[in-house]
Amino acid sequence: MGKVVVLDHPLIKHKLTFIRDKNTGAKEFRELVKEISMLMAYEVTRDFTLEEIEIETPICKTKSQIISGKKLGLVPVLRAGLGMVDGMLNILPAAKVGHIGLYRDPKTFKPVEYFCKLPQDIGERDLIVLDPMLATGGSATAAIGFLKKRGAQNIKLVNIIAAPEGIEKVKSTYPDVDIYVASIDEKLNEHAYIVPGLGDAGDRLFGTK
Ligand SMILES: O=P(O)(O)OC[C@H]1O[C@H](OP(=O)(O)OP(=O)(O)O)[C@H](O)[C@@H]1O
Ligand SMILES: O=c1cc[nH]c(=O)[nH]1
Ligand SMILES: [Mg+2]
Repeated sequence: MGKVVVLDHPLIKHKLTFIRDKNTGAKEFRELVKEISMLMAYEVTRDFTLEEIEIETPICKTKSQIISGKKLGLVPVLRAGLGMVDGMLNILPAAKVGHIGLYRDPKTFKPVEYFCKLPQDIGERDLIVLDPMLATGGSATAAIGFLKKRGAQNIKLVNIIAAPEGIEKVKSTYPDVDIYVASIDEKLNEHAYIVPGLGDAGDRLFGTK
């Protein structure tokens, strides 16, 4: 069974407050989403395995550890997921990046696909799906479904804010996927927006509202 990990570190909580605040402008919002993503990368990579190699310090030879050759893929869900890519790449610079374009139909709340470009060897990579918001879970399950159809086996989902409904949907549809979130909020409203949430993450990142 996949796990649900809530990253409640004080630094993350502090930065969350400011991305929730409606008076935070796009520049600061983007910087904070990037910083939160970097901090989340720390925990998302906790189960990475290490191997020992021999190196030489200026003083002597010694054994030391490095992360065993892991092929990684970051998969932002457009548009809002783009805001998390740079922060993750700062920590995981060798990862390849695939893009899945989805928008949520405002009436049905169902995800509509408009773009998909993934690394060719997607089936050999451990994948980290990025999207700041997990609301009904429609977009996340659609994105995970695309990846699985193309052979992906090891998928983690990273969201900054999640609604309980979205977590349940991902858990019940893909029980093997680990979910990492900075906050599980209270509920969805009648427009399927997360309460209290932060509004529309894509619009706030790109200034489209
Ligand atoms: O869990 P769900 O109910 O599917 O909602 C979450 C999705 O909604 C938002 O994207 P949106 O459709 O606003 O597209 P955008 O990123 O282009 O703004 C968000 O970034 C998720 O992808
Ligand atoms: O609260 C929400 C729900 C879906 N998408 C967002 O950007 N915010
Ligand atoms: Mg949006």
